[in-house]
Amino acid sequence: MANSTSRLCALYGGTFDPIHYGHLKPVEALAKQVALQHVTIMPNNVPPHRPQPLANSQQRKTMVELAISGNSLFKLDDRELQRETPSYTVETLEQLRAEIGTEQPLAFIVGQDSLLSLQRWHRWETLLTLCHLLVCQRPGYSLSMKTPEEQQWLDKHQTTSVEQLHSQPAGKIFLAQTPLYDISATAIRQRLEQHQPCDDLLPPAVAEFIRQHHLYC
Ligand SMILES: Nc1ncnc2c1ncn2[C@@H]1O[C@H](COP(=O)(O)OP(=O)(O)OP(=O)(O)O)[C@@H](O)[C@H]1O
Ligand SMILES: O=C(O)c1ccc[n+]([C@@H]2O[C@H](COP(=O)([O-])O)[C@@H](O)[C@H]2O)c1
Repeated sequence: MANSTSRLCALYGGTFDPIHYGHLKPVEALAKQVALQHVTIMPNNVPPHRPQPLANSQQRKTMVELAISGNSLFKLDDRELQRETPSYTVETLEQLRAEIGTEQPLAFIVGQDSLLSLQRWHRWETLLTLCHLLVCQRPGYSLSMKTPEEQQWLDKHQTTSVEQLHSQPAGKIFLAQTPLYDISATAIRQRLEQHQPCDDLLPPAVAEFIRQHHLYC
């Protein structure tokens, strides 16, 4: 296991429209498995592969702040919210690398659904030169890639060694054993539109913010 001097930095990008327990709980378990001291949540401004979020950037940022308040595992990075262009992860990671150098171990956290579509991301081949991928399980999504070529790519990069994640700067994919949370922001937005309660799906302060600002209804 990595020890307390570990240097692995972990970023967790998303649209977070709104942030929910399906984002937070698996990542808390992942952090224990991989010995992450912090996870930096990074809301995007212009999600590359989906319609523009319903809540604006400031509202989504505030919901993240409310969700992680008092939880020392999580931090927030709003760099993507400063850009008006699509929030391509490869560009964000290149910007970060220019700041932290090439040697610092760096990971990007995704859910299993994101891993399955990763090869459609902008300049996806470059991603693993910049970071590791830490993957949380998500109910309803296959643990195998869609094509033999994609599976080969996964097999080539997959590691089960936490030590490797902490000692190498980038290049590995770690499939974590995380608890399954059958929650999506889409389902939450739909429930709120139908005036159904969602209080069991997201932190109370976020639920209260959504109520106060009449979001998603
Ligand atoms: N329930 C979940 N379990 C594991 N990972 C999740 C879960 N929900 C979201 N993620 C991951 O969190 C990251 C950000 O996801 P995102 O903000 O798009 O949430 P979402 O619930 O999938 O949203 P939407 O329903 O609007 O598409 C992605 O990498 C996604 O795979
Ligand atoms: O770079 C890309 O092409 C790309 C395509 C899809 C998603 N992403 C990033 O992946 C993260 C999760 O995205 P999403 O749409 O599931 O919220 C978020 O940080 C996005 O900016 C990045």
